[in-house]
Order: sequence, then structure tokens, then C-alpha cells
Amino acid sequence: MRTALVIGTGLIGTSAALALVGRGVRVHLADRDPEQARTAVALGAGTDEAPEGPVDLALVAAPPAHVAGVLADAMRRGVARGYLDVASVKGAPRRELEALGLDLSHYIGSHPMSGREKSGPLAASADLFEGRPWVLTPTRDTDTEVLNLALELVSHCRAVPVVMDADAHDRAVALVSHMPQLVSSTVAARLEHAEEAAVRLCGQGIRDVTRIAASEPQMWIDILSANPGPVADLLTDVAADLDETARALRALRSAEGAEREEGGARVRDVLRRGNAGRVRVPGKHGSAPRAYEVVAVLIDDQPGQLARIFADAGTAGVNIEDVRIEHATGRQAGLVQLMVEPRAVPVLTAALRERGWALRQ
Ligand SMILES: NC(=O)c1ccc[n+]([C@@H]2O[C@H](COP(=O)([O-])OP(=O)(O)OC[C@H]3O[C@@H](n4cnc5c(N)ncnc54)[C@H](O)[C@@H]3O)[C@@H](O)[C@H]2O)c1
Ligand SMILES: O=C(O)C(=O)C[C@]1(C(=O)O)C=C[C@@H](O)C=C1
Repeated sequence: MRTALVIGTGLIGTSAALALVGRGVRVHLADRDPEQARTAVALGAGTDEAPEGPVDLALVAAPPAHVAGVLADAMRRGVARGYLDVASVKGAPRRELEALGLDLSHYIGSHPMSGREKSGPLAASADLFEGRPWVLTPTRDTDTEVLNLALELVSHCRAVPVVMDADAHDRAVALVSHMPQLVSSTVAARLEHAEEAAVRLCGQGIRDVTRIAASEPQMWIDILSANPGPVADLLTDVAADLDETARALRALRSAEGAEREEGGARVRDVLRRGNAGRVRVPGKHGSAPRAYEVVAVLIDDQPGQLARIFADAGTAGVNIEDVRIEHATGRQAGLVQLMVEPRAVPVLTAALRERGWALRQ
């Protein structure tokens, strides 16, 4: 692929554009809001000049409700050899395009399983898709050259291609993305009017559970409107589990020993099932999750602290697998949790101590 046109230069469009530019592709950027495209240009994601002729691949990264309209317009103008969208739902946009009577042999619906709770080009990064599944939904009518262009895009973004049927994709993401979004939002909603004395105690647990509750509501209304049935069914199942757990907890207060025991067993069961489900979540690069050890370092909240820790770890020959930062409420300090291979713990701990870092358990 030598040229591409990205339409919709928000988080996903700009991230893909940055990855393509990094692999030597000439990328043209367009957005309904020219300011967004200019920001993406300033980030080095390509040019906002219109291409002179058809590009190799047009990538539509507009909100789901706009995808079919934007694709139809681009196809009618013949701006590219192949067309691809990245919307989080796949059945509805395809059906909308079919209803418009367009030839879809040069189109592939796709969905990178990677994103953030933040929108817009400033949240973009070239490595957003690295190691993540990127679903492609070709049909038997899809042109082979277009499938190859899509595979090249996925490879340039260092993602892992997964071929699926559009409706099977929508059922799967109802479970692993759409229902969890609503559960996260529902948990975070409990905090809206909570007392300050409780909220200031927020630790890592609630941060993990509610991160995606910060996502853009309009984007999620689009996504959920295009996949309501499967998500509603799953929410009904979750609600039944919650209901059952609430009843089990109330049984723990019973005067009857047998009832308390039964309640305890049911609470234990939901926690056990949670453990069993969590084990099935793949690790960073799609493999089984690895058991990393945590080395925790207390830092002042000052520029350059993280870079120094990483540099010190690098000098000690230690690879940081993952990192989390917990900011201390009301203090200019934070706890950095460095995830490393168990055998790297003594080396890293000694190296950081030697360089004066304050380690914590
Ligand atoms: N956010 C995620 O985590 C995530 C992950 C995977 C896929 N997606 C999908 O990627 C797409 C983009 O999401 P995002 O998070 O980058 O959103 P975003 O809000 O960051 O960016 C969307 C961009 O599209 C532009 N836009 C809106 N209507 C347009 C139109 N008619 N023509 C051209 N541009 C238009 C907006 O101005 C904005 O710049 C969505 O379809 C979403 O479902 C999102
Ligand atoms: O991690 C996040 O913040 C996401 O928004 C990621 C996430 C997801 O549910 O995994 C959200 C929606 C997209 O369609 C794809 C990815």
C-alpha cells in the first residue's frame, strides 16, 4: 500500500494514520471538522490536502451512525481502490450499505479491538493497536486485492488479524465490550452523589472497574443502538447474578446457621466463577495472561520521574512488561507499579534502591 485516505481523524483514525505514516505510506486526512484534521496533521499523521487521484485504501473512522453514509459518499466519488471502516459494530453498517444498493466487493468491515476512553486526535498513538486483535469481516464477494490491502493495514498497525462473520462479531463484542461498558458505567454512576468521605478512598480496584465509564456517551449510544438485543440479553443475565448475590448476602445475616452457610456458598460461587472467567482473558499480546511480579516505587509527581525510572530499569537490563500509576489523593506523589518477570525482581529492586528510589511493598 502506497497511499491511504483516513476519513474521521479522531482517536482511531489518527492512530491508524500515524502507524501508516511510520511505515512509509502517504496518508491523506479528512474530517467533517477541519480543525480535527489539522490537529492530526500537526501530530505528523499525514496531510490534509485532498489526494489527486484514487488512493489504495480509504479508512473510515467516523462514529458508527455516520459510517454507512460516509462510505457510500466515498465509494460514489471513487476515492479509493479499497474501502474499510473500523466501527465497533459490523452488522448494521453492512446492512445500511446493502440497502443503498452499492457494490460492496471493494469494502471490508473491520474492528480493531483496541481503544481508549478518550476521543480525538490528541489521544491517538501509533502503537494503539500493537498486539491486539483486529477483526476483518470479508464476505465471499470481497475482492482478494481489497482483503490483502486490509491485511496490510493490520500488519502496519502491528495488530493481529481475526476473520469473522459480521453478526458473529456483534454477538462476541456484546459480551467482551458492550455489556462491560454498561456495567462499568453503572458502577461509576453509584459515585455521582456519593459522599466525598467515601470517594476520596478510591483505590486501584474501582479505578480498574470504572476506567471506561469515562468514554464518550454519544459514541456508545451509536454502538448500543446498533447491537441492542445481544447486549440486553447479557445485562439480564448479569442482573440475575447480582440479584442472586444480594439475596445470598442477606442470608448471611440470618439467625439460621444453615441459611448463613447456604448464603456463604452462593457468594463464594460467584467469586469462583469470576476467577474462572478472568483466567480466560488473554494477555497483552493475545496469549494466556502471564504472572508478573510488581515492584512498587513511590515518586514525586514531577516531570521526568517516570522516564528516569524506565531508564534506570533499562540500564539494569530489566524489561518493564506493564505499568500502573496510582496518584495519592491530596499529595504531590504517586505510586508506580512496575510489572516485571519474577526473575527480574531482585535485579530491579537492587538497581532502583542503589539509585535512591523509595520502594514500597
Ligand atoms: N474509541 C474506541 O475505543 C474505539 C475502538 C475501536 C473502534 N472504534 C470505532 O472507531 C470509530 C471512531 O471512533 P473514535 O474513538 O476515533 O472517535 P473520535 O470521536 O475520536 O473521532 C471521530 C471523528 O470522526 C469525525 N466525524 C464525525 N462525523 C463525520 C463525518 N460524517 N465525516 C467525517 N468525519 C466525521 C469527528 O469529527 C471526529 O474527529 C467509531 O466508529 C468507533 O466505533 C472506537
Ligand atoms: O480500552 C478502551 O478504553 C476501549 O475503549 C476499548 C474497546 C473495548 O471494549 O475493548 C472499546 C470499544 C471498541 O469498539 C474497542 C475497544
